[in-house]
Amino acid sequence: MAAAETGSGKTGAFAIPVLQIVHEALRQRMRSGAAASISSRGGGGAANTTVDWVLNIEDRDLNVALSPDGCTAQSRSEKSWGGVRATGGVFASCGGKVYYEVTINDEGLSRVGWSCPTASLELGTDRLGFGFGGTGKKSHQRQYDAYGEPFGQGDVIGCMLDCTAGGSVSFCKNGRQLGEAFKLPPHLQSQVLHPAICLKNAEVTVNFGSKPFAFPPPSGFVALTKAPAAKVAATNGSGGGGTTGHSPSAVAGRKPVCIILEPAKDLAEQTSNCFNDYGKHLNNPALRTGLFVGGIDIAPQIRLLRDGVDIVVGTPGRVLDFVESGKIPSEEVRFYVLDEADRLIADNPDVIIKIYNRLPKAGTGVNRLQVLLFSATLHNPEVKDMAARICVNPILVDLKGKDAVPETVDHVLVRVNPGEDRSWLQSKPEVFTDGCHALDRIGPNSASTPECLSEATKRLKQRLLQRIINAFNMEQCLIFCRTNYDCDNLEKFLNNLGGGGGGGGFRGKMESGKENPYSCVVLAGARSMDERRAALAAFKDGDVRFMICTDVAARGIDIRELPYVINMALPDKSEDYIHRIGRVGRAGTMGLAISLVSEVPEKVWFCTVKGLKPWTAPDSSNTRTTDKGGHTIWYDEKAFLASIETRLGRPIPSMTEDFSLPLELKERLANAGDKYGQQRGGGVSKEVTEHMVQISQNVQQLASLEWRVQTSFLRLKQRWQTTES
Ligand SMILES: Nc1ncnc2c1ncn2[C@@H]1O[C@H](COP(=O)(O)OP(=O)(O)OP(=O)(O)O)[C@@H](O)[C@H]1O
Repeated sequence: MAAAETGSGKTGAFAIPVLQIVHEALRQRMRSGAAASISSRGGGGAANTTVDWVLNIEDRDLNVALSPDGCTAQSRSEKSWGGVRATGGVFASCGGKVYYEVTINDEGLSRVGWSCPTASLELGTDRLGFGFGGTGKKSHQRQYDAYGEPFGQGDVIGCMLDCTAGGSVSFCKNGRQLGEAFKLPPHLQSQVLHPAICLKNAEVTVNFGSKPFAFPPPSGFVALTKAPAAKVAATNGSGGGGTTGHSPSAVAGRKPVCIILEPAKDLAEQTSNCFNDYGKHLNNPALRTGLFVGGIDIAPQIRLLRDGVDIVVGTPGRVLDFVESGKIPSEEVRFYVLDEADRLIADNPDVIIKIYNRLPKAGTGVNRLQVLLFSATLHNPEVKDMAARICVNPILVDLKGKDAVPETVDHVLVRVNPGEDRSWLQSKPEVFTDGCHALDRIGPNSASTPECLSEATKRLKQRLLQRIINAFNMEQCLIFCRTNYDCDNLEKFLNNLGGGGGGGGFRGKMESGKENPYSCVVLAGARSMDERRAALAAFKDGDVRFMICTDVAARGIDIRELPYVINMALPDKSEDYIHRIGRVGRAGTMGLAISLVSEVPEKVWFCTVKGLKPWTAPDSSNTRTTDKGGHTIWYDEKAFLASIETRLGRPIPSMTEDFSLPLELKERLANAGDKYGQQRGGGVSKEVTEHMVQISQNVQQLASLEWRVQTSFLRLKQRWQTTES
């Protein structure tokens, strides 16, 4: 789990190691041909092995504790199941019959049986495992059927795997056979099956045969410890025979090794481009990164997967669809990266878990599934809870502390007071608002009503925006609005200022955008993916001056040397402010974040029905508040400002009426010779200088270690290459 401020380079922090490890794994696979598959780390490991038969500390849920001898497992979680598998397994095709015993030590819920190393640890919930539970039910693929009889404290359950004649799983209770529970389906007949246990507030002790059994195994069955070495496989995570049933002999037909989730399509595309950019320096084999997001044609994505993809970058919905339908094979995935993890977790907790459940959990050390979470705002209880569910012993690398924002971003306010600034009464240039006050009296005579002040604020904000753009002579700026419709209205406003058409917007002629002082594009969820892509590209290339966007662009979007960001309205969550303003001040450049903050409450569009638009809302419900069956709310920016300032730990200064910067910012900028949109000069604050002195020795030590690691890696690589040639 890595928390670091916006623009500090988190993408590279996960992309480069992921690329390196995936590349090394593929090369290793090429070199060793059939002998070593990267899948083997999840696949149960080497055949013909002596197994030290115990429960595998590396292959368990975090809520399962193991005794030092690896024979007793305990979970005290009452809410969720916790699973663990044994260090060894048996080839389902081996032709033998094996047995182990489980003693139930207390009253909790337990499920015992067999599963593949890539199965969910929640035994019996997928197609790769078979369970028998204390309630007298057998389970496979989440189907629970009556079997045998219930069991509980003091009972001894014998678990049998018969690998003759197609294979079957059966159980005994206190020495009494309960009959066949499952036949092995064809897809498991080439797999390795491990003893597996799943507990809810329960404790059990296993005996794989290292001690005398409480009840003798049924005729023909032998203890796992007595199974011939040729029939068993150990989970050692360090290579050996693959067990996933596909050919490991070549790089062809390769399956994803890494899945990266992003909260927005645009960000997914940007990250996938980064992987392609960095990855092009790796060859033999070249790495393949695939983008899997909704809203675009599915056919090329499926073709890409058929050809083989190493790294999947996508949005949660599309990735889950593909994983569940088997189009994205998940059995070789070694990295699961949640970028902007707090947003993903807030929006899609179930999807994250569902994908995670499909990933292999076995293997040890670097061969084990690594789950990585990144964000500038990672410190919240939901993230912590999710980490507890999907990470084993998570480590938090927190570079700057909870509420860090880049030193390179200056923050200023423009107070919007329609009582004082009456320019909202002018009819030109024309402004466009969301229609929430279509039925209210608006004009100089009603200027003291909350409704009139609210509408006046909306009109005034657009006029102020024009003045700010002119005052700063802005060449590029990202403008955040609350809703898709606010974006549409602002686009119309800027297009009209720019004389309409003629490069005024995406729908106009983009090429002439630079000459038009108000040229703009829109990046918002309601726009098509093609339009979003074109808008972002035009803005990144500097072909248009303004990109109007919703919070869909608040996270991760990286625009080189962007000088300004403007908030037309403050976001209602302070972490969204941190991400929005983080679009400037990136990678050491200076940036200015300007927020228009209303002095009075604004009644704003608040859609409670998917797809409804203000102008299609029935019975004028776009003018009524949600408590009256409408689709508007009163929005109190002053309250949001207070929470943002608390988060920043300081008040945000206001600009003067003529839009000059507050003195403190002016002086800082002038002293350091800085300019917004350019690399910061000598303007490092006293605190930062002190901090740098404090940590410099450690940094030097780290740098020297890093140098040694990298050079030893290169030397190693040289040796490999020499050996190969
Ligand atoms: N070591 C580096 N030296 C110079 N530039 C870098 C370095 N690492 C990253 N960058 C650049 O810094 C910019 C910000 O990087 P990145 O987009 O990864 O930030 P981030 O931490 O993910 O930000 P956010 O929280 O907004 O998503 C990018 O343009 C990237 O190319």
